[in-house]
Amino acid sequence: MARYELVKRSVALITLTNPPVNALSSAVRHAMAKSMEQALNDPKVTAVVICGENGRFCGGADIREFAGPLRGPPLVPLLDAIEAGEKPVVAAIEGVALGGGFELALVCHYCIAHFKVNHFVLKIIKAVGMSRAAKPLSSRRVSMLTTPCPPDLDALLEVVTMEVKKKARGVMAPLACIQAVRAAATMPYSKGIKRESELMATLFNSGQARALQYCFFAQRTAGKWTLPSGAQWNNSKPREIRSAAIIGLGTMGRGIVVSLARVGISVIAVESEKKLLETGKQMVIGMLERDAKRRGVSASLNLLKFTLSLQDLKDVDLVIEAVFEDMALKKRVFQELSKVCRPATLLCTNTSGLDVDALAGVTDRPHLVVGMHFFSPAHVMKLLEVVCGPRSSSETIATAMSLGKRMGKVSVAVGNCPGFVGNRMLKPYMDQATFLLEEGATPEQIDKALEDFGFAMGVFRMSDLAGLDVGWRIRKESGLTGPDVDPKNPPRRRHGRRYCPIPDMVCEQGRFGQKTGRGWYMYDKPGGTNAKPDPLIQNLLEMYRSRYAIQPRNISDQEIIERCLFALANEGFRILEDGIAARPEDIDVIYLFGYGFPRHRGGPMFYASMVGLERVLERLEHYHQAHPDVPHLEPSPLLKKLVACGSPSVQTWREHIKTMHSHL
Ligand SMILES: CCCCCCCC(=O)CC(=O)SCCNC(=O)CCNC(=O)[C@H](O)C(C)(C)COP(=O)(O)OP(=O)(O)OC[C@H]1O[C@@H](n2cnc3c(N)ncnc32)[C@H](O)[C@@H]1OP(=O)(O)O
Ligand SMILES: NC(=O)C1=CN([C@@H]2O[C@H](COP(=O)(O)OP(=O)(O)OC[C@H]3O[C@@H](n4cnc5c(N)ncnc54)[C@H](O)[C@@H]3O)[C@@H](O)[C@H]2O)C=CC1
Repeated sequence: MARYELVKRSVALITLTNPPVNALSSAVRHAMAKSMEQALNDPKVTAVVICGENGRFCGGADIREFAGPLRGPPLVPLLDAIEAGEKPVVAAIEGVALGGGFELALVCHYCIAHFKVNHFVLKIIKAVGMSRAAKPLSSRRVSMLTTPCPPDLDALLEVVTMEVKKKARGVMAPLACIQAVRAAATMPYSKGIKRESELMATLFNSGQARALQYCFFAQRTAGKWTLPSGAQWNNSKPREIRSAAIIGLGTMGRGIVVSLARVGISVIAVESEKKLLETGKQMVIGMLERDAKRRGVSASLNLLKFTLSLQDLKDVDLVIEAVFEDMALKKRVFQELSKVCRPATLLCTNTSGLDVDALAGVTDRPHLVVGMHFFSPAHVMKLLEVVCGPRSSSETIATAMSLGKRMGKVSVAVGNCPGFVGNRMLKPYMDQATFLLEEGATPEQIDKALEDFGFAMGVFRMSDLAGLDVGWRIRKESGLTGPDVDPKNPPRRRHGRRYCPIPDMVCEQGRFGQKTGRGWYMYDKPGGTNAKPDPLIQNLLEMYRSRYAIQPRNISDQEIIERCLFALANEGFRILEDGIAARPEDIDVIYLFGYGFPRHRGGPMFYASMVGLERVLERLEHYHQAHPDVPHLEPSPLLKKLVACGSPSVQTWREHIKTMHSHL
């Protein structure tokens, strides 16, 4: 917990020993307090060095302990004792010093950063001794330092506050940080610290803190995938990937090439036509060069090869297909790859929702086929859904997960069903938004409610960014709109359930979103990003409502949030029931990293648990009664089961799902 050694009979060396990050657990604080007391009371000790082990100074408070009551000695009195002590204390910092670990370093009289400790203790002490001779210890105490207070402090903090409110909408912690800075600049040390403690206590007891702590562990849990076969992250060995190929250099393919090349994997990129290949090549090179410049490294252009021929792929370790979302085309590509690539090559698809197993079925190696579903822009977005087909081997899954990690992605293993996890849940969410339009809301009202909730973008602004034509094409192919629609369908119903044709009407006018300068909003020019409400959309909605004799009503923000987000979570419960996601944490991680769900709300499943499952159930029942032709609003059996079991905490839902069927 904390090792105490006397070096050269005069220096106390205190090493924090709490793997993996030397967090300040109650046991560590206890051992630290004892060690400091011993060092300060031992007349032989002339100086103290505090360090961490295994290349890390300290990762701060032990977050695992936050769930329970505070045990062990509090941190602040320990820090005060170090700071006020009569012997010089040196923080020898290797690796991270975060949160409470950073505070620990601050109260030490000297800090040495980026320093390998062991044999250097005496050198440190010598250096400290010299400066001690020049400067008495009192000048090294952080409480004695004065904080410079700029004359325009109020104006400065006002600007920062505005920026923070815009960027971190609804998040409490950054605003509390600004208040703590103000206190530090305007109050004496003791009062400033007191103010900081008050702010800390408010934050610590907030739902936002619980959500953020949950997100931290959920993200780390996602890497620990497990299959019903018993295969899991720690017993399945990934293959090493040295070379890869990408088929299709469109929006997604380009980003995937960049993600691979920048971690040192050689990539062959394939296009179908010379002109497209050349355009794709120039785009990739530009992206890689900009990325390398930003990171201060040289662009790994020598790893790239561009070709029109699949024959060039015979030796690669792994292929990722990113051609159009067209099953027949993808099957042709997979059949061809099966012939061309060596038998051990992994074949992956970036499909956003098609049946991965159907693709595996046309190859000579279904066990080596897996979905690698990136998010746009693929070189920026952190999420990767690894879609496990029923025949994907554990080695294949382990390889895709490990490759994702190597590319800096947060990878989540999910099962194979239309839309997988993320896009499957998006449908009921977006359906609710368009139903609300029919009933009287506007795109800007719905977006504002969602953005006030904390989403980076409301559903309509996000759709304009992604492009409205993609969904339109899928709806046409599924016979939901266009000439293939059965004329016997009533206008606002498909397959016996409610259907909103407004998105199709918007697309029929050539309004595909930002890229055409018009969508749910209007933009200054094609490609513009500044969304303005468009009177034409307002007219369209009014005409639509009068055509179908819909009396528009005032819709509250609360209804918007409940209908959109409870429908989203309800589909999450069905996904858990179906075994498409192994645990609620995985769903939340997908929504946090792939869909801009606000982190301080924890993700859709955690949010539902915070609202209270009984309340979610009651509201879904209410809305389903009002809209019986919307099956997504019917509460899922798992939600009902959890409520019947007394609404257990989200971390224990897995126990209640165990009996259900798993596709993972
Ligand atoms: C009313 C008053 C109440 C008392 C309040 C006290 C207030 C304070 O004292 C203020 C605080 O310190 S709050 C905590 C501040 N510290 C942090 O937020 C650091 C969080 N950790 C990191 O950033 C990275 O893990 C880090 C950069 C450290 C390492 O990143 P890596 O990518 O190398 O490794 P990870 O995979 O992230 O982590 C490895 C394993 O370590 C676990 N872990 C990390 N930080 C932890 C921490 N602070 N506490 C407990 N466990 C922690 C992490 O979960 C992972 O575990 P496994 O998945 O089991 O391997
Ligand atoms: N755009 C998005 O936001 C996302 C798309 N996806 C999926 O990624 C895949 C690709 O989507 P996008 O990049 O958006 O499409 P895109 O239309 O921008 O690019 C597809 C590219 O594939 C090329 N291509 C078509 N047939 C080919 C062949 N036989 N050989 C070589 N190249 C061929 C096309 O010329 C085109 O450049 C689709 O399955 C899509 O569902 C997945 C996640 C997000």
